[in-house]
Amino acid sequence: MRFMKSLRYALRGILYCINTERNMRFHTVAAFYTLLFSPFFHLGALGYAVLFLTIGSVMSAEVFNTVTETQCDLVSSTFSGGVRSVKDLAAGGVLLRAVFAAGVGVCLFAKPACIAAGWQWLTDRPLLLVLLAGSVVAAIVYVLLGPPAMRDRLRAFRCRKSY
Ligand SMILES: Nc1ncnc2c1ncn2[C@@H]1O[C@H](COP(=O)(O)OP(=O)(O)OP(=O)(O)O)[C@@H](O)[C@H]1O
Repeated sequence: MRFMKSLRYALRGILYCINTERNMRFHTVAAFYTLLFSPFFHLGALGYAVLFLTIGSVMSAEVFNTVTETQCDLVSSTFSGGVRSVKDLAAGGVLLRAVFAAGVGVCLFAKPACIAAGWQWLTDRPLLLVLLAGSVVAAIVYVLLGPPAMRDRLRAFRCRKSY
């Protein structure tokens, strides 16, 4: 029971980060598509281990960046040189991980033969290709607006339709 409670609090924290931080939403989408297409690249156990570590390290860095920003905003709502340094440092930490994650991505996925095979597999299945295009549009809306704004707009749209 205690464990379930702790798990709920932790999930609430991750959800808060997704709802409030556009960068976190971008990381979730990037991780989703990376894992979705990973079978085309025959990564093997070690490749997947590196991939999971990389995704986890970028996302947890974003969570800790949000922790830092929230703490700073609680401590000082006005301009402060100290707050600026602390926030810039936390953002720099995320940037470093994201840049090196891109390097890991190049090492794991820069395989022209696998990319060509994956593209061929998709173009042989036009319905899947259309679904993929639709999911990309939905993902862009999700990254830009976030779940709460999407929910509010959907509700407003439904209300308008019922009049
Ligand atoms: N109270 C403050 N005093 C001084 N500078 C600040 C303050 N708040 C924010 N800044 C500056 O603005 C930048 C952006 O801070 P903000 O809290 O808006 O984060 P954000 O836009 O959500 O950033 P991120 O994209 O890293 O999540 C900080 O890195 C810092 O340079």
